[in-house]
Amino acid sequence: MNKLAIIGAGSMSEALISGIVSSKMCETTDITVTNRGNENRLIELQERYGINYSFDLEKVIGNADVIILAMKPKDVREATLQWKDYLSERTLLISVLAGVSMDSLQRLIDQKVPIARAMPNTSAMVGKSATGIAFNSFVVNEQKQFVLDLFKTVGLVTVVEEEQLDAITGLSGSGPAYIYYLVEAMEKGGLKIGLDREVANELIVQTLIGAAEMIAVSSKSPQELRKNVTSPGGTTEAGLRILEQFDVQNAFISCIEEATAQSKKMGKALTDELKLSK
Ligand SMILES: NC(=O)C1=CN([C@@H]2O[C@H](COP(=O)(O)OP(=O)(O)OC[C@H]3O[C@@H](n4cnc5c(N)ncnc54)[C@H](OP(=O)(O)O)[C@@H]3O)[C@@H](O)[C@H]2O)C=CC1
Ligand SMILES: O=C(O)[C@@H]1CCC=N1
Repeated sequence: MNKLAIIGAGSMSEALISGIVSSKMCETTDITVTNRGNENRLIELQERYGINYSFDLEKVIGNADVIILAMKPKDVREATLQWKDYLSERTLLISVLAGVSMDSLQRLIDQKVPIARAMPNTSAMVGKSATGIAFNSFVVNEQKQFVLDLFKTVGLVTVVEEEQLDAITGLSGSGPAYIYYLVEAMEKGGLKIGLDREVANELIVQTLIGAAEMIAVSSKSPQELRKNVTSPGGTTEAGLRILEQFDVQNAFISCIEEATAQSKKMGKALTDELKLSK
């Protein structure tokens, strides 16, 4: 049985804990979570999921077969410094940190260990993450399968080359935020045309779920599906004309490019910092 340590107890950490616990792929007694010092949050996770928490890093790291890194990228240097000496070379590291390369992680911990770098999204909380995963060359098949099984507990998984993870971060890692932004706009539009917030929200959510389901099951492209909604001289055509005027499609394309560039930038900043400190 794999003993699992989770370093970081924020929203992504909780989404993964929730998936792992409800799938029963690990015993709750084999899961230990820790953070920088917010004990109330750890107690909350312990009560909610029945897992352990500890601040004894020597024990947490030393006993673990698998360690999930789930702190913010800016905190990874300080975090790894605290426990890298307790790490054994057989321990599998799983990182969900945006922009942090496996090479940087290896430099931070000063050891060649098996690493899986994953980019899930917060829909993991409801078992609907879209997760991209890359492995370094030290990961053996059994460990790969464990990682795939783990992320499958929170949604869809695709294995990619590490180079693609910045793009996956910009597209689907950050993606839920783009959709929430769109929904915020639709809600504001709904209010402006005289609907109650509650009514508008309910209709928008169902419209979103329905459209997503159509894209998933239909053999038609999103463009064809859009054309099916758009009657000549009708309401959709009138509305879409405004989106075209504001160049909304290109705004989304630039948004995804910018988020991807930011992931690369964050990665490069850490790589440069590590090179300088050698
Ligand atoms: N949120 C998202 O949509 C996604 C996030 N990610 C990645 O997941 C990671 C976590 O994000 P998120 O859950 O949103 O972050 P949160 O800010 O919600 O949580 C960060 C956690 O890290 C802990 N932490 C900070 N420093 C240390 C340390 N030195 N040792 C141990 N724990 C520490 C914090 O503890 P404390 O509270 O005690 O300070 C906190 O529990 C990030 O790297 C992000 O790139 C990936 C995909 C999507
Ligand atoms: O905004 C971020 O940096 C993280 C990574 C992907 C989603 N949230």
